[in-house]
Amino acid sequence: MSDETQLQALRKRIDTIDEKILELISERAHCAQTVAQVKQKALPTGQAPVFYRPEREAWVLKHIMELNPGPLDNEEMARLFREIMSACLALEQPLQVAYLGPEGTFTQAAALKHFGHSVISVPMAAIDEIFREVAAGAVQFGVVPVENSTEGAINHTLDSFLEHDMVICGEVELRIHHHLLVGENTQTGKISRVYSHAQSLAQCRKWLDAHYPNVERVAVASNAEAAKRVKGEWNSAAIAGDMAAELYGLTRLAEKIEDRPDNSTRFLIIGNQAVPPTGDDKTSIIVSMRNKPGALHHLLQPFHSNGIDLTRIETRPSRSGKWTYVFFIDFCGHQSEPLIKDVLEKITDESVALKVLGSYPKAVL
Ligand SMILES: O=C(O)C(=O)C[C@]1(C(=O)O)C=C[C@@H](O)C=C1
Repeated sequence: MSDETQLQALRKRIDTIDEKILELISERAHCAQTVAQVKQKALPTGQAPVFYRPEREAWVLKHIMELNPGPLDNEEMARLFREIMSACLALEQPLQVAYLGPEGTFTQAAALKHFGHSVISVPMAAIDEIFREVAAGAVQFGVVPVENSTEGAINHTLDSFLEHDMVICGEVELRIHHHLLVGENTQTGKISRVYSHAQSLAQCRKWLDAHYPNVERVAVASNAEAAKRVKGEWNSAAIAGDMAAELYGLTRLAEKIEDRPDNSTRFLIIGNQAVPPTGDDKTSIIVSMRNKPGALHHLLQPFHSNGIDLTRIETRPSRSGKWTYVFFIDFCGHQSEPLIKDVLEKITDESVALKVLGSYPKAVL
């Protein structure tokens, strides 16, 4: 058989497979529409149905990864199903998700990674605005950055949790790659200014010291904003990611310039909806302690003695008194599990105040 005949035969096979996939995706979408009707029917009048089910989505993605026979790797396969589910959910209810804008930020990339591309993503100018929009019910969910593997906690986000009553219903981790971007009018030999978000400038500090030691570093509200500014200037560059580069049509003068190759940011999904357990969950709490010797030890002791895995602990000034602090703690387990309930009771006895921010499935992708 000639190469051309073989190619034609293979393409015919692919066409037949695509037709089957199309039929099955449509069947799945019909199923999701019926699920929506059942959810609506099952409720007493006046109560709004809950269409988005993070615990179910986490299960579906894990199940697919377990069954995946290859040759596509698990992440790739899960991403495809992520998009199918996103489209099915949009048929049930189009979701609005607020993120730290403008368009092209890593927070938008995180929102799309978590919810898929069928959600309506709504840019906000500040982290606090995301909290307010979700609290007001203007959008169903918000996505906020909470920690970066190179630079640590995002304090604006932590402080916003002190001011708003919000439920954390998910987490998503994003590998952050920064590029040095220039516009078509930039004279690359004459760059005298680099724009980026303060966190991104910090994540590329060593690279800038080595390659552009005398260039002014200007912190702006986001790296998408940095990309936007560079478009109209001839002597400046921006540090930003792929989405911003594509959105503003910039060229990558240098790629992956972050100081640490494993540079990642963790984002939280905030909403008003408590999430049932999946068996592989995390819980986030805020605790304020009496200012006495051994307070932190007393706080951590119940986790240690019950073998609970702490994944993060962060301290912030409480804002309610000088030199008083609150602890943000993330740990493995769901607040509905007896062991976790027990630990939370013990901590309540030791603390001035304890607020459970939410239990949610561990990031799958
Ligand atoms: O299982 C459900 O509750 C559905 O609504 C279906 C479905 C899906 O497409 O699989 C869609 C949206 C939910 O967030 C979870 C899953």
